[in-house]
Amino acid sequence: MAALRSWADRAALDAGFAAEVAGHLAAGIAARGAASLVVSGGRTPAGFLQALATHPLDWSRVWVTLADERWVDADHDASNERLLRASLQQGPAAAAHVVGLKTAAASPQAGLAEVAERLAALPRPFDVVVLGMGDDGHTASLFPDAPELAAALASTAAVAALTPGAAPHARISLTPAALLDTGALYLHIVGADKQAVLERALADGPVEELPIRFALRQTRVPCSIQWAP
Ligand SMILES: O=C1O[C@H](COP(=O)(O)O)[C@@H](O)[C@H](O)[C@H]1O
Repeated sequence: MAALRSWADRAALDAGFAAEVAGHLAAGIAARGAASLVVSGGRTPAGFLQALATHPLDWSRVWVTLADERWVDADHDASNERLLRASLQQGPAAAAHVVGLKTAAASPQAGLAEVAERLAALPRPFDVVVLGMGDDGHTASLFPDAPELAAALASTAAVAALTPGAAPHARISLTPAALLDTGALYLHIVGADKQAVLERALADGPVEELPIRFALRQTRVPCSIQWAP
């Protein structure tokens, strides 16, 4: 169950999508006094997060975490938390509570219990989950070539540890069980290459081949795809 919204360009997507997400967060604050947002890392979301930070919310009531993390420290160039803090925690949005997924544990596997505990602090269901997608069809850190993929897809736990074959860094990822526990679900992608991957993902084939299919095929929460060239 997925609907596609095509924007004229990336700047229009970042601004329009941020306004829509800010609306969900404002509604969450109004309804239960707090709101929760799960965002993705990688190259795609920086402009969207910067646009979101300009919205005049009561950011002290907003909890933000990541769909996944590379097992690197929060000041590492590859850290998704680093991107999140640099892009979103600006101006009034500096008051947002960022819940990182990297711990001092030696591996994602060893960090699972602590991360699950951290995530328990966020209002659930989440108000908004924003997924990204890689050119191999992975989303969050659910990589097609990770040996732990099938178990992570089927898990009832909130987080899983994965070791992608080709992509760098061991990973920790929210599972579909957690990612779908949300009032609003988005897939944020840009460019012709990702459009082509999306078309493949919307066609028949196993979820394990293109893991983003778990989000496109489920019927628990509508998935809105935000795309720009
Ligand atoms: O490794 C990751 O990749 C995906 C896609 O990233 P992008 O650079 O192609 O936008 C991202 O959604 C995920 O959070 C990240 O850890």
